[in-house]
Amino acid sequence: MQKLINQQQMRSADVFTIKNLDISSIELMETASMAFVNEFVQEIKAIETPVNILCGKGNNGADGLAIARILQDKGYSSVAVYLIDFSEKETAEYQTNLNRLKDLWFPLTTVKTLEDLKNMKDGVIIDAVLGSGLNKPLSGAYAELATFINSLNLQVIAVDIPTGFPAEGVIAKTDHFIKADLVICFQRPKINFFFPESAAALNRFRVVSIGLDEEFIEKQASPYQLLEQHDIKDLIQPRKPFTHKGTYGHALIIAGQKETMGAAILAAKGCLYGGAGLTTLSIPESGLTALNTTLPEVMYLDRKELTSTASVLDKFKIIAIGPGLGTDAAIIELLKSLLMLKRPLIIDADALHLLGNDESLMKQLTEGSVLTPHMKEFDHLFGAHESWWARLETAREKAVELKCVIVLKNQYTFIIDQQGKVRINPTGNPAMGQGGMGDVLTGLIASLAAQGYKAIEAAYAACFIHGTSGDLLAVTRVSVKASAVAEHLPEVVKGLTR
Ligand SMILES: NC(=O)C1=CN([C@@H]2O[C@H](COP(=O)(O)OP(=O)(O)OC[C@H]3O[C@@H](n4cnc5c(N)ncnc54)[C@H](O)[C@@H]3O)[C@@H](O)[C@H]2O)[C@@H](O)CC1
Repeated sequence: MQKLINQQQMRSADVFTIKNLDISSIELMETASMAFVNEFVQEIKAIETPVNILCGKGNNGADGLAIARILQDKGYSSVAVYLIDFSEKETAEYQTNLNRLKDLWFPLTTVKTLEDLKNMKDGVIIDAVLGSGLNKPLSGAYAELATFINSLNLQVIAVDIPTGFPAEGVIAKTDHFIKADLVICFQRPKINFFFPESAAALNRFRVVSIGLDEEFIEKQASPYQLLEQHDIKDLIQPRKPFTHKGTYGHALIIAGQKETMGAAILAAKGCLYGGAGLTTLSIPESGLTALNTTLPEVMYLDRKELTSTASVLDKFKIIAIGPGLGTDAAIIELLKSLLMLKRPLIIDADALHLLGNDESLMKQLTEGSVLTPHMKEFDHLFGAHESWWARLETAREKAVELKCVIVLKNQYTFIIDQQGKVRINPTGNPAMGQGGMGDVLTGLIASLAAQGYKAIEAAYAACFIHGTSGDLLAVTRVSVKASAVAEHLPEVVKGLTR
């Protein structure tokens, strides 16, 4: 896992690295600019492409100046630099890099008004106007610059972060940004890149190392961690000789009504293909034929049995409830009786809705339960939120208060543990935007929990594996259906097992 840190901590890492490696700030900047260029040349391969570099007067602009020089060294034949002269203050690094440029022949344009940008009509724009030093939303000349650049419809590649975009904290709907197609970001992604509001400021980002001290970064106090493939590889245990279905646990999934039997079957499919030793599905009897024909390996449990005697449920290592379940009176009673068992549950979809309707039910959740809401379900549970930043803050508070794991679903799903720590899942893609995907995820979390993984491990590993399955399928498809994601899970898990 990679610790994600805020910009203040990033500056401390900068200072620490400079001191520790006994280098100067300008040398560190040269490394960063070189790292940017190494990535840029992968993206813009034709060296005759006009490259327009917009430089502010801080260190982001200083990077831009170094990048101009390095690109020219690499043979880019049409590099133009625009010095955005909207403020007095400039950094020492900016001055040094500007002097270095002045020793070379370079088209340098000082921009006092937008009129000074009239020659910038084609090619690619490198945005080095303002970086992580942003301390307020863009206004005045800067906001006008952003509107103008966006109106050109040229490809924009931003240095570290798009101008005007806050690295952390609330992203307001009224904020102005220079919209980037790609951000080449230094050392760590910004926390705000993982929120849907970032789509207004960037299409994609890549992270390049600039040699900051990793040990220092990992020691910083931060609740955010980005999952990496090796975390899942370290976690998932290979199957051992002489193990059998009993070794891999028995999961019960309570789901489905007449019209939504598919959701139940998809959840069971996620559980089965996720490798649980035994999967039992409790659905209305009308779905039995569908179950037997689609998933003959899955067993059936009559709904009446669920509330007959508590001991019926003893054999199940984990119980998941919710996909396609409905919310009528009988279901409310069923949920109440399960909550009374005082055992951890995996709660999704309609079952979440019921918790949102009745706070007293929420209070009965047992420690170690897993809630898997998408945005709407989350807001129904905990109140409306104006921003994803605020939503994630609430999720952290509620996970601590309820002693539950919260899986807040999103393109980058946030998995929050009982201490309020956030793991961010980088896998998954928009091709997975189809009904049933969440049902498969719930089944997979249940499957891993049945196999003995702790609630938090089951939750984050399931998110990573589920997203990876979708990513692999999306290589050749514009959309990926939920049952295909489920069917591909065993291959993904095999690939992740050491
Ligand atoms: N570890 C690091 O921190 C490193 C940073 N580097 C670069 O340095 C950048 C940060 O540089 P700086 O801290 O100098 O900051 P910036 O270059 O982002 O901006 C600095 C100036 O902009 C002003 N400003 C902030 N918000 C404004 C607004 N809304 N309207 C008008 N002016 C505004 C500030 O008062 C300051 O004078 C990074 O994004 C990156 O490009 C890299 O060179 C290497 C390492």
